[in-house]
Amino acid sequence: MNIFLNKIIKLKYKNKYYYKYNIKLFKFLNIKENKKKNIFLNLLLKKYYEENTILISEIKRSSPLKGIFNYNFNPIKIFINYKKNNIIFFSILSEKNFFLGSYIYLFKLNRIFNTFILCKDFIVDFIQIYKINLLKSNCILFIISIINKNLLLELEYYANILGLSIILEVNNFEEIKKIKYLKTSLLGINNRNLKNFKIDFNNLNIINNISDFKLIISESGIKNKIDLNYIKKKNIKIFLIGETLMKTKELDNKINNFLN
Ligand SMILES: O=P(O)(O)OC[C@@H](O)[C@@H](O)c1c[nH]c2ccccc12
Repeated sequence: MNIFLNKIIKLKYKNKYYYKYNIKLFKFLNIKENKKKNIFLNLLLKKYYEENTILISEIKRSSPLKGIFNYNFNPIKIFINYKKNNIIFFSILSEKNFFLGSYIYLFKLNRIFNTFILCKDFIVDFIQIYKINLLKSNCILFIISIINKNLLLELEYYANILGLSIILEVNNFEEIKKIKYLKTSLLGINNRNLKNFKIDFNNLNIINNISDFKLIISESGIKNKIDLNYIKKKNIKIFLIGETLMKTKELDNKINNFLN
């Protein structure tokens, strides 16, 4: 395992005070079932049948491998620019130690707009889900490689009660086996191997091993239309793109080019 993943997992699990007390905490916080269930997934499903290409555009300040993408980072501005280009689905990298993200962006954005945001953190604890829900994000992501089977079932259960949509992120066949018992139908295939950071679009071939219905998102490393078309040949229409959109000087053209 590479140093980055090792470090981040250690840190996350170290901060995982509450897990043992989840059930008590749950009662204590008096959490009610959320009536507006799964709005991120529901809209994504609707768009899936209407559109040829769907972008989930990421707001990402930095990455452990590439460093800072944007020194004048202004998440609200980026968000507005995405929105101007008819983007409906957003992802915000909130992890603070390695990606220099923050939950504050979420808070700010959700206060101003009522929108569809995936809050991307390295989730290993219910308390993170609870917090994301309070900040009114409507989607979370579970990185399957860092969560064990039992914990996954538990976290899925809590997220469902809160009405949050979930993306299960996998990178290889072993991880596909691990999600067999989960009911979540959104599956993100990360083209980037988080252990060695290599991008491989042929990773998507692991979807041939999935028997039940899953809505598939191709994540990471997508730079241009050639990449997008290559992935589309595998019958995929939903793309999660960060770095390329963060770095471009011509956002309108770039998005237009991806969508048309
Ligand atoms: O910036 P990119 O290569 O377009 O990738 C976006 C997104 O897929 C990536 O940020 C991501 C996907 N899954 C993750 C898990 C943790 C951290 C980051 C990620």
